[in-house]
Amino acid sequence: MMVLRTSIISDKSQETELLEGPTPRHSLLSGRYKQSFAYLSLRTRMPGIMQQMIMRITSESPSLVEQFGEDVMNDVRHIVDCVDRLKNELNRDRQFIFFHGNEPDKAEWNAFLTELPRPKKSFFRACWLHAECYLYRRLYSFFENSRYLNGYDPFNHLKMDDLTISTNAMKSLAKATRGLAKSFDNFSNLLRIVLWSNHYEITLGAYEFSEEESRTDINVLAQVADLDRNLLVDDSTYIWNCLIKKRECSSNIVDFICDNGGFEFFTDMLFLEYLIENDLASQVRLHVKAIPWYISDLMAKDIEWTINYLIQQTDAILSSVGSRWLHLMNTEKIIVAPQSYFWTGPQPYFVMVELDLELYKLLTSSRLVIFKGDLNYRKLLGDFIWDSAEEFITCLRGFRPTNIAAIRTVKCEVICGLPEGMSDTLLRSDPMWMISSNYGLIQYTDSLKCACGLLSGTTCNMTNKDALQPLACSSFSRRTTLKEHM
Ligand SMILES: O=P(O)(O)OC[C@H]1O[C@](O)(CO)[C@@H](O)[C@@H]1O
Repeated sequence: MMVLRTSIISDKSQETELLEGPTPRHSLLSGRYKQSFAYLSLRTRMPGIMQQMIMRITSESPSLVEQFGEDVMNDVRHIVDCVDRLKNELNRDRQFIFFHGNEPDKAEWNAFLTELPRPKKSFFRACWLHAECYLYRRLYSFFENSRYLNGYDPFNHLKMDDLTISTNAMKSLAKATRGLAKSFDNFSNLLRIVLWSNHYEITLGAYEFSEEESRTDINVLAQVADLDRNLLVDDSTYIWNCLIKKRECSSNIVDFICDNGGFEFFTDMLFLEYLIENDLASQVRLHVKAIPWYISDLMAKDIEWTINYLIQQTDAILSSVGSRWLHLMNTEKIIVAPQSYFWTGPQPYFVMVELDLELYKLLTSSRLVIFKGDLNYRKLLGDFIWDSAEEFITCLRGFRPTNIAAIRTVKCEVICGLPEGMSDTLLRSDPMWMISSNYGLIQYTDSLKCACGLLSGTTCNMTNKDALQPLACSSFSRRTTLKEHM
């Protein structure tokens, strides 16, 4: 594809060349392509988010003063100033700067920034994943380094609102899913609810309500059934088979790499509870973010808040759901995994083994790791534009701690595993299909290490009556040469 050169963004000293046209195939997403979603997001969406943050903290000042005293206003003023300056840095496409404060992951971030080549070290020229993660990391560092507000989550109210306005949706979902029997159909229905809840993620504007509907009276089940038409890859059968097989020699733990709090987490928990109740997992480990992240991402405190909120509901079903989840947490059937800053780093997952061996080893000890949401998917695929028909396993670039599932609605141009030609057909019928979050993927790949103890490359003849079809414990050894590295 021919890419036209165009002139500069505002700041002369940076000499940032932006390119007309969309992101070319086989390259990293980046704001340097002016017709990309990355560009649009960095140009308009991120500044908007930062402005909202300024407005929020300003409007909360009176209650902060009540809580901490007048002195907190020094923090507020300083943070507002820092966010404003960061907006300017973004607008002028400045180079990333090092972290110098109390950030616990300062060394890792600074090491990463040191290694970034200069031409890929500014907001619009960097890989989008790097630029976006860096922005969110900088934003929280302002709070972390303040005197009074170092535990303040600037997105807290959004996560709470997302749950509180979803009462009707939660009630109808809870009613429809309590005590479901162990069957593939039930499993698959719940999995699709988990998938499409990633579409409803309201705080990021992922789902636009039509004039006739509102969040409070949405018929979630009908909508989910409707959205199923847009499920582009459905590997649910493989995931079911992975969980259903009883193997003496391997663990039945499921690691769940969480995405958003609010309503989305509610649906995730319904599914995870189902796994435990039906002996499809002996334990679930929830991996959450250590710091406020991408607005609505789940943190450990949000889990506690969600469960307490549900318990306190007057509605009997919601309250019993909350109590049940509390019990599952107290009995360690569902636990919060040890905190890792790797999840709020800028790196793709194929470097996890080098950068966070402990975390990688933890994942190898489970039966299945489920990655939820668009950002996790981008990190799995390295924020790289693969051929849309490329195999999922290839795109993981060797990241295979155990069996892996990815469940995500499509919010950016990173994708793989589609049937040949599907992407072009979709583009013709719906030019915005890759950023609409109207389309979904449930993808799965076996680990190299065959969990039933056979050597990889051999065929495992499953005899379990519950398995839907025999699984080949094959070793996928295909390698791709990358034109561009992170
Ligand atoms: O909550 P999710 O599904 O990870 O979505 C957030 C992602 O979607 C995006 O909006 C991409 O379109 C990014 O900002 C981010 O990667």
